Amino acid sequence: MKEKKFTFIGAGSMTEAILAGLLEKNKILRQNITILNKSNKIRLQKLLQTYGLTKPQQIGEAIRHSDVVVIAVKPKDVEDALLKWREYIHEKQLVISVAAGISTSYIESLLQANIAVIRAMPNTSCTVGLSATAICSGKWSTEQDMQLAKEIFSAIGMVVSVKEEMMDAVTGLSGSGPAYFYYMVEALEQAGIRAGLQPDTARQLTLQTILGAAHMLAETGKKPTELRQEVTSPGGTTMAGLEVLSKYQLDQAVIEAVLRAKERSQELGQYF
Ligand SMILES: NC(=O)C1=CN([C@@H]2O[C@H](COP(=O)(O)OP(=O)(O)OC[C@H]3O[C@@H](n4cnc5c(N)ncnc54)[C@H](OP(=O)(O)O)[C@@H]3O)[C@@H](O)[C@H]2O)C=CC1
Ligand SMILES: O=C(O)[C@@H]1CCC=N1
Repeated sequence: MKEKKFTFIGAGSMTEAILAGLLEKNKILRQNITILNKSNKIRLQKLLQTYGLTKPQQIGEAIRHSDVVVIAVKPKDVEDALLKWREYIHEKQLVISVAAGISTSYIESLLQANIAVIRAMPNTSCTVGLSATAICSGKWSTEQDMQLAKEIFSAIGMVVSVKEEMMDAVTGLSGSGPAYFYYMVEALEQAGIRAGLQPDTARQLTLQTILGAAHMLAETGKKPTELRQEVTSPGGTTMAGLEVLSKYQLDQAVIEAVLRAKERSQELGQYF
């Protein structure tokens, strides 16, 4: 994989997350990376500068010589981007799309040739090598292509293969998932401050609490319910806090949020 040439179409958050993760893990060579966007020169320059990359003289030729083309533009921009660059994309390449809601068949139809397409749904934790990524195969992608996609995403987190009809559910859960936890952390920090702590102290305690809870889940083999019960002394503080969360139906809110995000992923893809 290390010798493979990559083009990223799109220079936004997701390209940066994947790129930062792959470079940090030394899985990709700077001279083998091309990044392009639509119009934001300042953003592109910043990205190139931050990661020590150069802009090719001929973008089309750089795409043509890539082994992997990653599509990381907003779902509504996939068509424009592919219509502009498809003449440089060919059957010896693998196209990986991370666009929410956009089917492999739609991308295949835009490419107008039997090109291997894999749809992936990572999350921004790629940046630190901890993404939860799901991938699914398109019509023309082979087992070898899936292996390459697995290799790429397992370098920056864990990977599962799913059927394409599951990709919207994955998007609602783990694609959007980091934001749910950040939202919770924002609320916990505010709560700590309201309770009288210094902002820095509230942030440190919150961060270590979420980190510790994640490690407990990953390393003890215990179920979340059991771990929750271990914290909750009868008549104690946790019980008092959880009663408030239950009164506000936090569990229902979370379920509704994931289902709505899944539905939104379906909506984003419905015209394509
Ligand atoms: N952010 C996330 O957590 C995740 C995002 N995704 C998916 O990744 C994709 C990208 O998201 P994200 O990185 O957040 O989006 P951003 O808005 O951060 O970036 C989008 C990029 O696409 C570029 N772009 C737009 N139109 C074109 C075009 N016609 N040709 C080339 N480049 C173009 C933009 O360039 P310019 O600025 O010049 O317009 C910009 O660099 C989305 O489809 C999203 O669903 C998937 C998983 C997680
Ligand atoms: O919010 C979005 O649409 C993208 C897809 C998953 C995470 N971010």
